[in-house]
Amino acid sequence: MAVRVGVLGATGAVGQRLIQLLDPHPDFEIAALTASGSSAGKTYRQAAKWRVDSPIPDDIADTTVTATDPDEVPTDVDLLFSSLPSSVGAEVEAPFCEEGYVVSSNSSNGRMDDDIPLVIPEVNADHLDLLEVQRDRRGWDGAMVKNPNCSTITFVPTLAALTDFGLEKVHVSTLQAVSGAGYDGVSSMEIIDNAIPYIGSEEDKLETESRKLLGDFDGASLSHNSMAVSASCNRIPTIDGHLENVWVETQDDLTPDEATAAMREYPSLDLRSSPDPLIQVFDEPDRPQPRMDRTLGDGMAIAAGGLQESPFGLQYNCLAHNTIRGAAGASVLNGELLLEKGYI
Ligand SMILES: NC(=O)C1=CN([C@@H]2O[C@H](COP(=O)(O)OP(=O)(O)OC[C@H]3O[C@@H](n4cnc5c(N)ncnc54)[C@H](OP(=O)(O)O)[C@@H]3O)[C@@H](O)[C@H]2O)C=CC1
Ligand SMILES: N[C@@H](CC(=O)OP(=O)(O)O)C(=O)O
Repeated sequence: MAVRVGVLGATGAVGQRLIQLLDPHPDFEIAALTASGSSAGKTYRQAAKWRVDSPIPDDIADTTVTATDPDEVPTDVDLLFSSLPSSVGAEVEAPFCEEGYVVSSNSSNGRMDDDIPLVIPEVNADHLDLLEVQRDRRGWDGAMVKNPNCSTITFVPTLAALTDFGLEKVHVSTLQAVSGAGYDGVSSMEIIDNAIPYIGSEEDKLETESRKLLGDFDGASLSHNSMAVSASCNRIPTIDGHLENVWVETQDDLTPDEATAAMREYPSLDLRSSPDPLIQVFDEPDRPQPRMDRTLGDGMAIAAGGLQESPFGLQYNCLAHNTIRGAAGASVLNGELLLEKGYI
């Protein structure tokens, strides 16, 4: 029987992607949609400015949106996908967990808390068991798992494939699509014919979240990876798909051929939304490209290419769909992992 789920922030850009992914999902059945007070009481069709590339599912269009409040969500809903602005998430996600809901959240609040698992299932599924520590410490019947920032998700799987060589220093420079800032995030006058070398708080997220994701969980606490990470983040006028240039210095010698093999052989998981292969490495020197490669693996694959030696270690490019693998798809995948591991 399908698990009854809700979407918090269902009318937003990521909320719409969540609905697009969850509506046909055989393991989940959408049973609650929440948004702000100004949307509460309206049908979803009235409340949401639908902008994703498939029609609003009929049953969803006629569903009444409620306020984002535990009292408004049916108690037989077991799992909530949250795509709220982080300031709102910081206020309302914990009360849902106190009331017994399990929350798979895409919002950045709490990602670095030491009892909140930050998970990319193919990279660190074992960190999910931090939920036992979380429940002991917070006294929650529910639980909270987070997925990382979209740019973090793009390069961390490629690093995970290289950990056996001893990661020491990582430099990453991003070219991020405008959808990452939300529909009204960057004006057309700002971004057309332009590139903006600043995205608020983004560099810090890549530098800290990557070390948490590649850290070790010993069953009681999590230690962060000791590699040094330096990030530079840029907004460019693509719609979807974050492209990143990466330089990696390792303890052991690492040739481009060895790195290519390690990425190609890096295992995926047997979860419904996990692509196989997880990392697709191109031989063509001009790939990956956002427009051509962002939908690989239904938007869930990581594309890599341009592997070469450099004075700063191994150099390569990688790419992922920022609102699917980097946001909504990442939360859904964490939901599938929660289900597989028996947390719901
Ligand atoms: N856009 C992207 O590609 C990515 C976004 N994210 C993160 O995901 C989250 C959502 O982003 P995005 O979908 O772009 O944001 P949007 O602004 O498009 O959507 C925000 C959603 O939250 C609801 N909301 C806003 N204020 C409140 C409130 N006070 N109480 C309850 N609900 C509220 C909105 O409802 P209403 O319609 O009623 O206002 C809407 O449903 C953010 O944390 C963002 O940083 C992460 C990765 C990528
Ligand atoms: N800041 C990201 C999107 C985002 O909202 O990230 P986060 O989930 O860390 O808030 C971008 O602009 O592409």
